[in-house]
Amino acid sequence: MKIFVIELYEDDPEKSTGRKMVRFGFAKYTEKPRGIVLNPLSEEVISIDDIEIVNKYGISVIDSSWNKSDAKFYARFMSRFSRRLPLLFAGNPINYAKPYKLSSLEAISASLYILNFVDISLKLLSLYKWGKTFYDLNRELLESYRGKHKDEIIEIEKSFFKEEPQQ
Ligand SMILES: C[S@@+](CC[C@H](N)C(=O)[O-])C[C@H]1O[C@@H](n2cnc3c(N)ncnc32)[C@H](O)[C@@H]1O
Repeated sequence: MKIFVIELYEDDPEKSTGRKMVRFGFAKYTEKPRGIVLNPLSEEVISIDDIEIVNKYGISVIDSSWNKSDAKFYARFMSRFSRRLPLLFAGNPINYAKPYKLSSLEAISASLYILNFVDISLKLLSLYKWGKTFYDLNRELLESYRGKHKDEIIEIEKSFFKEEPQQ
């Protein structure tokens, strides 16, 4: 599994989950984006349809600070290989329970889960105590997205937001 971290050196090095993935041998640094690039502003959602690209070229995360990552910043990384994650909630203490605002490690772990690489996804989460919190918060969603095509994932996401009918 080729996991790449585009490291922007913007956050406290002790707290960067991207750097930790590299330190523990799960990922390598890269200067240029490789394979599928996780970009929260992409219009396209990651799905099993991306498996061939990930197997061949890998997956990259942009390890920047959320405070400095605005639309202009993410536009620099936009390409036909950019993908967003479907609805998931952060389990890390900094953005706990916020939708879509995941740490680098959560973003990679969730992507691998969706692509059916469950073992490595869970191994990554085990690097942090809050990894279990992320999994517990998102277990059902992750399981529902796992191995699904893009249009199916969009439907699952939409159904989450549909209002319950009035009694
Ligand atoms: C903004 S950085 C913050 C990293 C944080 N400082 C850390 O140590 O983990 C998080 C990165 O994870 C990926 N990511 C997070 N949430 C995402 C989402 N909803 N869709 C796509 N990528 C996402 C993006 O590459 C994003 O730049």
